[in-house]
Amino acid sequence: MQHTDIIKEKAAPIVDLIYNDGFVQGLINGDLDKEAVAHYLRADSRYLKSFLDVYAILLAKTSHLDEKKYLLEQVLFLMDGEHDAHHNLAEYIGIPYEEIIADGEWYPAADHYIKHMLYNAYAKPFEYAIAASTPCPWVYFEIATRILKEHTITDDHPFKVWIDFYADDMVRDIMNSLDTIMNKYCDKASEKEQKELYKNFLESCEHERNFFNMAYTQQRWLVEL
Ligand SMILES: Cc1ncc(CO)c(N)n1
Repeated sequence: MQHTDIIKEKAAPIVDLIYNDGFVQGLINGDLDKEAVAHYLRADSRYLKSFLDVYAILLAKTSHLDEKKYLLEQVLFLMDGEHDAHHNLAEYIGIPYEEIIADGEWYPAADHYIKHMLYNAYAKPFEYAIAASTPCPWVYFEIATRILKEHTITDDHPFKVWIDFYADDMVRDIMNSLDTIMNKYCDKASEKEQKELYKNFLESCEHERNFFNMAYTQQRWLVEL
């Protein structure tokens, strides 16, 4: 069994929790609170910009040209800010996207997730931030494909575009590239390092859950300046 298969098996219960939490259930039912969706967009537009920064840091940390090529492709993809998915949510709210995301900050759960990735990118070997960033496409692909498996999402469903975006083969390709990199490093890692890489992946899966719940509860810092 590949390391990424083992890790994903361990992470499956977390994905199950995410799927059954309020935000994803609201996506499925098409009845998410518009303020929760706006909160998600304010946080996620900033998260994607930081995710791009993580990949930009990693670009200089690897000497392998195939890894540089993958990271460069992802930086360009992330510059588009997952446009179609985000604008689908803005359409549901009925306010222009740029207006929704103009204000906002790294709300607590987003802050923790972003700093988990940035810390590993700055302070740890290349593969540590790869392990922390692999759940990003994987969790969304798992959630979106499971929604399509378990529900009929009709053309008039308010979140069809969002669901289709993350269920797309393009996301599967991103994951396959990340898995190849992850497995390469896990194969040559010591047992101690392997455990740390697994931990980074699993922590990011929990950060994904906390991120959705942060949006659903409109989590903010107690003191805002
Ligand atoms: C927090 C988060 N995780 C994953 C994705 C998918 O790219 C996203 N847009 N936002």
